[in-house]
Amino acid sequence: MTRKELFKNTLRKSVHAWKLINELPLSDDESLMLRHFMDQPGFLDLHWRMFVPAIKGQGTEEQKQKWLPLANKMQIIGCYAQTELGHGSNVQGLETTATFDPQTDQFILHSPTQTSSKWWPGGLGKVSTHAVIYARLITDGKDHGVHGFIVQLRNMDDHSPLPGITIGDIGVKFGNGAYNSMDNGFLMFDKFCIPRDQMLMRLSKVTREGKYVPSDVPRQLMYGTMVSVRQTIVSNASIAMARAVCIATRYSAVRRQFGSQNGGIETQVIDYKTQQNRLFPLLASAYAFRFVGEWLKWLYTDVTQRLEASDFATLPEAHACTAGLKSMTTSATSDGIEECRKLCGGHGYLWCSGLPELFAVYVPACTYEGDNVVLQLQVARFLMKTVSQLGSGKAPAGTTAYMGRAKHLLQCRSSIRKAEDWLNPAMVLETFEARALRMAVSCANNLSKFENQEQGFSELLADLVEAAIAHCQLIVVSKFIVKLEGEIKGKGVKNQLKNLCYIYALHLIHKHLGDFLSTNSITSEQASLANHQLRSLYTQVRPNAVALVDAFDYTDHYLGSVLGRYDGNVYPKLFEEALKDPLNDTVVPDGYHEYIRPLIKQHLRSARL
Ligand SMILES: CCCCCCCC/C=C\CCCCC/C=C/C(=O)SCCNC(=O)CCNC(=O)[C@H](O)C(C)(C)COP(=O)(O)OP(=O)(O)OC[C@H]1O[C@@H](n2cnc3c(N)ncnc32)[C@H](O)[C@@H]1OP(=O)(O)O
Ligand SMILES: Cc1cc2nc3c(=O)[nH]c(=O)nc-3n(C[C@H](O)[C@H](O)[C@H](O)COP(=O)(O)OP(=O)(O)OC[C@H]3O[C@@H](n4cnc5c(N)ncnc54)[C@H](O)[C@@H]3O)c2cc1C
Repeated sequence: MTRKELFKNTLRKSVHAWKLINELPLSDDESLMLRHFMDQPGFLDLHWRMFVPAIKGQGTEEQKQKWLPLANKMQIIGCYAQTELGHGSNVQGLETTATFDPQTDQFILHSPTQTSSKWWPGGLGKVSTHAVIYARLITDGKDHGVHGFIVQLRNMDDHSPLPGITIGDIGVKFGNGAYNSMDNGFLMFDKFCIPRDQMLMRLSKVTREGKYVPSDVPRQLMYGTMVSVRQTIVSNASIAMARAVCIATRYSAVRRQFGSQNGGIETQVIDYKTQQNRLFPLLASAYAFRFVGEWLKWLYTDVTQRLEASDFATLPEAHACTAGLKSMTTSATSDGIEECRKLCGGHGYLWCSGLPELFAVYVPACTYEGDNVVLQLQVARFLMKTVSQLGSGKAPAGTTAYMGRAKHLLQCRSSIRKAEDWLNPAMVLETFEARALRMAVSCANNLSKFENQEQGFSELLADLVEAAIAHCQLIVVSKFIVKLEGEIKGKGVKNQLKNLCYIYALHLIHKHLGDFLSTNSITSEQASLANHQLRSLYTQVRPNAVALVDAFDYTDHYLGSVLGRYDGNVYPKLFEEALKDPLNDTVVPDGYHEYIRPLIKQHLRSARL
């Protein structure tokens, strides 16, 4: 499809999905499933996952009563317009202004510079009638920082932009189809007025007289919509990883290369230890991210209930967990999808493998909802704060509870003696805790050598990110272990999940061996025992690998991959796909007479000379 056709077709699908949701009707969970089967980014994502939650989280009761019924029936379509051309990560650096005019009781929205243009919001370019806009609030000449506003963008009769608004699509993005179904947009305001009651005022307010009443709750609640979406992105990482792994595993069982004895059948590539060493940790990650996603959903629900009761104590941890896990799982999944493409050899590069499109549509997850490095630095700040409070009498809780055992974890030596010890959950956990704590403490010690803490933080950014990643990996490993301790139906299933859990943990040790050795969390002998155990686990997973990806229950239609077909009938179907290509409509291609023939003729002429 051309971009225009793709965009229009996504509109068609979205509206059809919305119709089904209402007519059947579908529950919220079923609607989310439908979104996955629709399988294309579109305006519904931003409307439901960001616009509506932003109003719910930041609007007053009156604002919710006014706007939510309209949004819930999709009589208005909204998006989330925060990022600008000049600033995305640095939210406090946004430049759009919302100046209160007491004469008219309105805010005047203005884009003072080119870099202040809104740039990137999905659904903004062509579809949305409304947006939650983030702008600097100015009253009586004073800048109160960034706040949210509900703004109508387009005329409800003919969809034209309202006077004072310039709006459009930012252009083609990475990949052929991928995210190009979405109208990520730009927007500029030229002294555009909105009534005062369209500032989202649950947190802070502006009175009729123009007095600014600051929030009596943490202003970070304004970032709540991002926390909510980051949480959903973690579960989504599992879905995307599982999809790529399903394709690569099934194809690795079909594909044969080398190893024929006396003219016999060749070896299935899945039997090569190198293939297993690249593939099975990704299979394990798909399961691991699913479990940590379930736990994160629980954490998010818990913090939401606490916030409703004005208990803000766990907000920093919820922010650190959602930011860190969003970052870690999306980076691993993007890399994992690309690894699966390579695991499928040359055919993985074909569009019909399903992997190029999956990569192109997935990879911006490393950037949207917060650049992954910027988010890990938030985790690092949280860790540095926690370490600095050790010994102050305030016991670390939740995911940093292990830091409360700092005295032990800083000096303990791993008691792994034989390869099977690596199947002991307590020993594995302690290894990850020791590594994470020692990396965080090492950063804190290095930071303390700087007179200026912020300067020290800047200097140590790379180490801080590594420490944050170590902490996030510990969370994933520990939640996998907790899952295994709970009820899992079927002994066989539990054993398989145990294998995957240890593969997940041990491959991380292998991958980040430098961290584990340099922090003395393990010795080089224990590292080689881990490798030995890993190989043995691969052997145990191998006979069940295809069943473990079949368990994801993805249909062939959803996978969209010739290589990942359930029936394994890959080669005939590759031919079928190839023959469908428009280039094969004719035997002699268009352009032959114009370019190829004259070239060959010229060659023949010069050969004769
Ligand atoms: C086939 C298709 C398949 C698709 C499947 C569909 C499912 C996909 C799921 C969802 C789809 C969604 C679509 C995505 C669309 C994308 C949308 C966007 O990208 S919206 C824009 C997102 N923007 C960002 O994320 C910006 C990143 N920056 C920030 O968040 C922050 O500014 C910051 C970098 C975190 C902080 O910067 P700064 O230090 O300047 O912060 P301050 O404002 O000064 O605050 C400092 C203190 O506040 C704490 N903090 C920061 N953020 C939060 C928070 N969210 N909650 C709680 N606390 C927070 C911070 O830790 C500081 O604390 P202290 O150190 O002072 O204690
Ligand atoms: C597909 C897609 C959809 C999007 N949808 C929306 C949307 O609906 N609404 C919306 O408002 N926005 C949206 N965005 C914007 C998105 O949220 C931002 O692009 C994202 O937050 C990253 O910000 P940035 O572009 O400013 O990156 P930058 O911050 O400019 O990042 C550039 C580089 O600088 C590094 N860097 C930046 N700051 C630091 C630092 N302090 N320390 C160390 N390194 C740093 C980063 O790691 C990165 O390598 C979307 C983006 C994409 C790609």
